[in-house]
Amino acid sequence: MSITQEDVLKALSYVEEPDLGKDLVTLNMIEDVQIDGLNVTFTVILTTPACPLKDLIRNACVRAITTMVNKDAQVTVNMTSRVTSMRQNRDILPGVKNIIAIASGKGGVGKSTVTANLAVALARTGAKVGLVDADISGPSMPTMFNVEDSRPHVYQGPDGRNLIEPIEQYGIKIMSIGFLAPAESAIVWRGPMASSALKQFITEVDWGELDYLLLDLPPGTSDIHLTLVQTVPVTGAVIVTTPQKVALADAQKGLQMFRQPQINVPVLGVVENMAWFTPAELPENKYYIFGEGGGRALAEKHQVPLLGQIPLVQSIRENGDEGIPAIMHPGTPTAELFTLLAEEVARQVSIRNAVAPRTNVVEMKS
Ligand SMILES: Nc1ncnc2c1ncn2[C@@H]1O[C@H](COP(=O)(O)OP(=O)(O)OP(=O)(O)O)[C@@H](O)[C@H]1O
Repeated sequence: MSITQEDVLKALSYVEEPDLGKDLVTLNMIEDVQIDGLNVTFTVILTTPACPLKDLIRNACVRAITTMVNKDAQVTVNMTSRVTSMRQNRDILPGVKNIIAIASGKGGVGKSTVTANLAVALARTGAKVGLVDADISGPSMPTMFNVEDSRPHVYQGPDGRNLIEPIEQYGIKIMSIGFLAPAESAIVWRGPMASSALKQFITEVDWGELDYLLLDLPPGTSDIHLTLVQTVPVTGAVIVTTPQKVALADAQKGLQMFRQPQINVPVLGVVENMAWFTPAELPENKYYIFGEGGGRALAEKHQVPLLGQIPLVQSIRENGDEGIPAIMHPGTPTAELFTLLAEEVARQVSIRNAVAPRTNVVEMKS
């Protein structure tokens, strides 16, 4: 009996996407089914570019067809990806699928370092990535991306509005408050001026099509954070902390801020930076100078994933100062850890998009 498209889709409706807890057909992940005798070919559209479950899903698909449709079927599974989005209102940032806020409670825990490396790591998986340096207390992206002297070009868009062209470096579209007020200038961004500058360079930038727009927030919990959630629909927040007690207490405040009922931004997880110290000459050695397991404990307490652990390594600091993020030195243990972190963040975004409600900007009620 000849194989039909219906047989194939029926069999694939028994294959579950393990992270998303639904089958591939319900999730619209199957496209382009072609049948030629016993040859069955189809495409699985993964929801993250570097899906760690790729092989597992492929094997499950082949098994489903050979056990439920025809044991002699020759199955070819093509795999591609399309990052999902749950954004509802596309009036602002219409081409941006997911907006991820990176926050920390305490300053200096490495939030910007983690954000810069995460951006490049996501782009290396094939995603289109933008980055907003909203850290008005000390914008560091121009240095970390070696674009300190760049100034964004402003031009008139088709509707007559001014549009800012982001600076592009290492495949990332970047806007930093540092491009407007260089680090050494006397301008101190505060209150309403900071908020309106922030709004402007998130919404008036020509971001084009992006899978992920990362927002590097200032440390702490301030009006800027409120402005942000009132301006853009944030898909989820990533909390960066170091393992010591004082940092964890502040990180917890940051995490709880996103969870307040009037803000209600899902927390994608926690990144533990400076999780241990590793000297360059003894890469196997781990010294837990800030304590051990603090990030995991915070994640467990608030029932969110621990997205990754990044050690304190001298080269991470050096690479940041040089303007070439550590992830750009392939084959190093550090680059590997940032790659795993990016995969985990992308995975949590796709889970969030499959299970959580749509994102709207927050309307604050006084
Ligand atoms: N894992 C790491 N290993 C070594 N140095 C690091 C690491 N993470 C961050 N650093 C260094 O620590 C310093 C502070 O990092 P960074 O500027 O990223 O922190 P931050 O949390 O963004 O600070 P801010 O308070 O300005 O928001 C930088 O010099 C950076 O290079």
